[in-house]
Order: sequence, then C-alpha cells, then structure tokens
Amino acid sequence: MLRQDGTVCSEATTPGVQQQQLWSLGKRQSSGCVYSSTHGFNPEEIREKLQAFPGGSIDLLKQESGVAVLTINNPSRMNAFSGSMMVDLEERVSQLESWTDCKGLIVQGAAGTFCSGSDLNAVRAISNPQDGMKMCMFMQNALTRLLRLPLISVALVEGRALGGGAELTTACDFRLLASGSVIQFVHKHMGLVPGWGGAARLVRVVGSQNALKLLGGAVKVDPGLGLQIGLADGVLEVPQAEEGADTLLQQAENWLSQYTKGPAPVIQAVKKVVLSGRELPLSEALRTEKDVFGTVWGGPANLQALASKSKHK
Ligand SMILES: CCCC(=O)SCCNC(=O)CCNC(=O)[C@H](O)C(C)(C)COP(=O)(O)OP(=O)(O)OC[C@H]1O[C@@H](n2cnc3c(N)ncnc32)[C@H](O)[C@@H]1OP(=O)(O)O
Repeated sequence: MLRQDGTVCSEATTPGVQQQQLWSLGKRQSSGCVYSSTHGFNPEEIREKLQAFPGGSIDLLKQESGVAVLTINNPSRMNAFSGSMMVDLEERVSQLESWTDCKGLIVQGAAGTFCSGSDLNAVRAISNPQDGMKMCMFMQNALTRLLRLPLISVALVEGRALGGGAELTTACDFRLLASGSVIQFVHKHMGLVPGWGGAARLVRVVGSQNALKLLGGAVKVDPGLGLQIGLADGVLEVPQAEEGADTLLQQAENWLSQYTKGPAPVIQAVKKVVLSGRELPLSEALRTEKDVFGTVWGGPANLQALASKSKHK
C-alpha cells in the first residue's frame, strides 16, 4: 500500500504476478517526491521560471544492457546547471522511472569534468528567498527520485564536482573518482549550505562527523580522502592517449557490472530492499522486504537457480 508521503507499507502478495508487482513497488517508491501541493509546492510555476534560464542539456542514453548513461552537458560553463537543465533532469528521471528493464545508471559530466553546481547567472537572477525555496524543493524532488530509482547508480566523477555538483554525486548509490578529480561542497564559501538534499544524504554516506568536516571546511575531497571516508567507492585511472586503454566510461561500466549482472527484476529487488532499509523505520522496512521477497520467490531466476542446483564456491 502506498502511503501519502510516497513510502510503501506492506500488503499481501500473490505468487505468480510477482515480477509485475516488483516493478510497480519500485516505481511507487521511486516516484515518491518530498514536496507536493500540501507543502505549497507548485512544480509548474517553478518549471516555467527555470526555463527562463536556458543553456546546456541533460542527455540520457538507455542501452540494451539495461545500464543507462546520464550526461550533464554544459561544457562552456563547466557543466553548471542552468534552469532548463534542472527541468531536463526531472524529465530524464521520469523517463528512467518508466523504464521497466533498467538495471544500472552512470551519471557523468561532459568534456572531462563533472559539474560546477548551479549556474551562477541563474542563481543571481533568482536570489530572492521565495524563488530560492522553490528551486530547492524542485531539485530535492528530482534528486530524491533519482536516488530512489529501482536500479544501481554510480556517479563517475572526472575533474570537479562543486556545490550542487557535489550534491548530485550523493544522489547516486556509488561514486567512482577519476585520478585528479575533486568533490568539494563549496557552499560555505558561497555563504550557503547544501539545498538539493546533499547534506542529508552526505551524513548518511560518510557519517555526521565527516559531513561536518566536509561542509564546515569546504574540504577538497580527492580520491585518497574519498576512499578513506567512504565518499569514494573506487578510483579510476584517467587513460593515457595510447590506443586500447579503456575510457573512464568503459571502466565505470565494467565496475558497475559486478552489481548489474543478472536479471533486471532481481537487481531491482536488491535496490528496493536496501532503499527501504535505509529510508523506513525497521518494522516497515521488514514488511517491505517481505513484499519484495514475494516478488522474486518462485520467479524465473529463482526457479532456474534451483533447477541448476547451483553451488556457491
Ligand atoms: C544549491 C547549489 C549551490 C551551488 O551549486 S552554488 C555554485 C557553486 N559553484 C561555483 O561557485 C563554481 C564557480 N566556478 C569556479 O570555481 C571555476 O569556474 C571552476 C569550476 C573551478 C573552473 O575554473 P577554471 O578551470 O579556471 O575555468 P573558468 O573559471 O574559466 O570557467 C570556465 C567557464 O565556466 C564558467 N563557469 C564555471 N562554473 C560556473 C557556474 N557554476 N556557473 C556559471 N558559469 C560557470 C566560468 O564563468 C567560465 O566562463 P567564461 O569562460 O568566463 O565565460
């Protein structure tokens, strides 16, 4: 059953329609926004305002493998988020939510750098508190939906991830840092704190002590520090120009494949139980886990594994 706040609580499951149910469970939870009209949030109004600051794009490539690539594309501004890119992001997340075969997602920046945060030209133009709040709610909704997608996501960070760009990395399940890259929550230097949900997510990734250090000191997190505090899940070497070396994207796809190998319903179920464990109180998380279990128990992958008498050596 779907609660009004977008979370899922338990309901009886009937074996046989399990795969369909898993998808709808994942979809229902992933579409749970933080803000709605009950919070005075009017998405149409802010969409229109954001569209007045055009430039760049958010590009989505869905691949047969079930792994999609989302590219932050505004190279002349170091992939800063223009207003229209924020609206684009929301649209791409909607497209991913309705992709039934999804298994994984790589979020990258175009042209050798990740993202320099919100476009400072747009920020200046909407620097009044009312517009700031609306933009903040809009981006929190979009990034919460991104993190709740029933797939396994990784931010591929090359170059710099600054401000909102750093926040975006925390809306992915994992982060891979290329050699020489930096994640920096520069908000304090801008007289700000994160507003796209980056602080709340950062605390969950690195713990409150480390989050306080990173935000309070606007610390530059390089791959070494990232690994040490758990912000980075792996480090990739930027390939030399010589022929044959895997690109960073290929390396990220290889890395992600350890988690996306296998049937989509099972990968989606894995994400779903982890997500509910992270977001729901224990009793609700347990009931959700039971429901998700019911969608894979006796399903094609389960039956095939039983028939092949697989051993786990
Ligand atoms: C809740 C969200 C909070 C936020 O995200 S606030 C925004 C936080 N981000 C920033 O303050 C980034 C400011 N930019 C910088 O520090 C530097 O440009 C940066 C990214 C380190 C790159 O330095 P450099 O390699 O020296 O390159 P550069 O400065 O010449 O930049 C190349 C062109 O990109 C532009 N750019 C970079 N970041 C931008 C941004 N966020 N908004 C708008 N334009 C931005 C920059 O102005 C420059 O443009 P132009 O060539 O002068 O026309």
